[in-house]
Amino acid sequence: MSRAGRNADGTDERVLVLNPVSGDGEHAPRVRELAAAHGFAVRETERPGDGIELAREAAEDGADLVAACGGDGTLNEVVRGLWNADALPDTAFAVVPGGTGNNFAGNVGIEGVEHAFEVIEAGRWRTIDLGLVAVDGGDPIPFLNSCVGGFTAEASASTSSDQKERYGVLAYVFNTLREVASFEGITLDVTPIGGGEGWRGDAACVLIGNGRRFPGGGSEQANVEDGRLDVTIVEGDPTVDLAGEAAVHRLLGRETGNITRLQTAELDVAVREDDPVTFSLDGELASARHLHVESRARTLRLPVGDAYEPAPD
Ligand SMILES: Nc1ncnc2c1ncn2[C@@H]1O[C@H](COP(=O)(O)OP(=O)(O)OP(=O)(O)O)[C@@H](O)[C@H]1O
Repeated sequence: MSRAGRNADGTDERVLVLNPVSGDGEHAPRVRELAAAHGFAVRETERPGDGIELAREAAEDGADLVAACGGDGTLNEVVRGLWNADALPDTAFAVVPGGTGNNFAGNVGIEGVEHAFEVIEAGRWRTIDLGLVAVDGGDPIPFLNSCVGGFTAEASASTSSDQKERYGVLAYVFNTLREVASFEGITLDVTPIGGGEGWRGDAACVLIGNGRRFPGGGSEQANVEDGRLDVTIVEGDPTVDLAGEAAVHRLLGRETGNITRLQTAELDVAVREDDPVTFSLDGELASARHLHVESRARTLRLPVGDAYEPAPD
């Protein structure tokens, strides 16, 4: 990088896309300072969707490194922009945590704002898998952490930030299961592509993790360099009392018979219901009747902290 942080034609080599209102918003002044000190041009989002366009423009203008500062929603938008510009893996990505839960930042060993810039300058560089999901036959959309389906939008809206912080995406599951008196589940067909047994039945939810693994399987950080997704199907058994978090922990724990786990590079999820089901991609909601999900191996190049394990237990 030249000292001025610019390419020869005057465009920026390092761009940071900042969501100034994510989390409690208090990160923004410090991030602006650190970004300037580390040679980043800062582009601030003003509304949902801006992160996609700002990242796409930065990559198309020749940036080598596009960092995202915000929560998982902002990270997701920036990666979407890089994907839309067809810039991956050549344009590198970096994470500066500025959200409530910062799940993905934790998964790649980034502990805070200062640490994020230290890691950008002196961390290990890895190239990790990217999740892609095509909703109802549309274009593939990237996700970093997870694609989770089966709960209702109302449940998500009532999820507190404290719960999000403690449980990440599982908070949505807790809330849904706590609020429903009798849970009937959604009828799903889950079909791994390229081998392996499929699953059909009534599910409470299906959790598809790229960077994130769900409880019961060792570390919460998944192996994000193996080209495979971790799929957890939680059966919607109406005889099981799902009220309360302890019940959900039991349900997601290793001892239960209500869980099916599989690993696959690619799968189809079809909803056998009249109405579409709500899905969350890295925490942002969409509704769908059909999902095609895949892991695009070794697609996102980023600096990681010491706590990041390429192959966790
Ligand atoms: N300036 C803005 N004003 C309002 N919304 C914004 C703005 N910039 C981005 N957004 C939207 O805010 C959404 C949520 O942000 P994000 O997930 O990054 O933070 P968060 O919800 O506070 O954190 P976490 O996901 O860790 O709980 C993003 O999906 C994005 O579309």
